[in-house]
Amino acid sequence: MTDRATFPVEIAGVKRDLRLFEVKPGLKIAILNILGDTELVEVAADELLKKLGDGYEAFVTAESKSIPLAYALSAKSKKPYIVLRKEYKPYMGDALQAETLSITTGKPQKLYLDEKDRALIEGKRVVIVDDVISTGSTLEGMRLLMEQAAAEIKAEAAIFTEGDADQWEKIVSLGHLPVFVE
Ligand SMILES: O=P(O)(O)OC[C@H]1O[C@H](OP(=O)(O)OP(=O)(O)O)[C@H](O)[C@@H]1O
Ligand SMILES: Nc1ncnc2[nH]cnc12
Repeated sequence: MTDRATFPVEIAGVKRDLRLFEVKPGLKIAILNILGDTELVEVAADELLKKLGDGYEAFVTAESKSIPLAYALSAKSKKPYIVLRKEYKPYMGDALQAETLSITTGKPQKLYLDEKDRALIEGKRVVIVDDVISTGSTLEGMRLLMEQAAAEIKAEAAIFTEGDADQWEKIVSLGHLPVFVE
């Protein structure tokens, strides 16, 4: 594997060295990829559930890297989770949509709320969850869809926030990642 600079993180004693990748000229971020990392997902879900307390009925996330986290939160809390999809498929029926522009992708992406999930969250209190909240664009897309779906956002959570820490004071998280500017 290519030798890269890393940034160390720790969640409840589980340590990882996140590899730095350039996402724009002169801007590197420490990539958290929880896909396949069961140990980290499990401790992150345990720690987030402790911080979230109670008073909500479902989790909502955007595909794809945060799906294992939403699953673990759901399995441990026995509350359902909903995945906002990035590509529309006919089986999603009368879906709602919003646009996002995440720091890692660098081009607009859509988020779709499947018609079956609209019915599940209408009038319900939900927790929006992501692996990392950076520019907040994905978060904003999820907020817009919750508004359109008439769901009440009880809390917003992420394993890590990133970038401007002051912006993310209200996010329930387990730490903060810096960005690396050259
Ligand atoms: O705050 P933002 O700047 O919007 O960035 C945060 C989003 O970026 C990443 O997703 P990504 O776009 O990499 O999609 P993926 O999980 O499908 O790879 C991450 O999983 C968040 O959803
Ligand atoms: N540091 C990061 N790791 C993974 N996905 C991200 N999306 C935004 N920042 C990210």
